[in-house]
Amino acid sequence: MGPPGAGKGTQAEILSRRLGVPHVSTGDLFRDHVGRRTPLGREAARFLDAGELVPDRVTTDMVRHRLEQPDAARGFLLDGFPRTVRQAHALSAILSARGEALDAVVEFTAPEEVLVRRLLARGRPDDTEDVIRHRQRVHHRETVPVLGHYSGLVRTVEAVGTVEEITARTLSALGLPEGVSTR
Ligand SMILES: Nc1ncnc2c1ncn2[C@@H]1O[C@H](COP(=O)(O)OP(=O)(O)O)[C@@H](O)[C@H]1O
Repeated sequence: MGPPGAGKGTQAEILSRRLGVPHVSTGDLFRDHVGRRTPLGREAARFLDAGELVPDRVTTDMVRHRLEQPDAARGFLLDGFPRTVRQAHALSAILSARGEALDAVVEFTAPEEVLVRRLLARGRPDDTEDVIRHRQRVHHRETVPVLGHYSGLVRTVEAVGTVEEITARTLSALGLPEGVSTR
């Protein structure tokens, strides 16, 4: 978890390779649907462009379907989900139906000016300054309360510095040795 620009996706890619589980990013899934002009993509596009969250039911159904894929049978790394308390409750229901529970939640933190600078440099269509600022506000309003849902599981990692430094901090926060690969 973490605000836009904290580097969730970058770290999730590295960790999913190290852990040998798929990286499930709701942002990437939505962008794929938008790019393929699927019915879901056409519905989600205006939310992405505005930096608004796609409605919970649409998002949760998409995640539920993704986690039913065979590659997610042994585990997965969720990036950008849950982003609301309602999504967190839906995820609990999905996991308990599978007889599973989350192992850990990583919260990436960084000063807002660092986040804004990174997103402006990233240059995605939804990375314009006003949409970036709006997404930060959406994060504080909708997603920060989700952390309370996972209070015992949350490891907070300062997402400032090089990618490698942040990865090392994250592995340490998760109690995983450096360079671990469980493929
Ligand atoms: N869990 C979610 N619930 C609703 N909308 C989402 C969710 N995850 C991603 N999105 C949509 O996709 C956009 C991009 O998400 P993401 O790639 O995680 O970017 P960032 O973390 O930089 O905001 C969000 O602004 C939102 O419109």
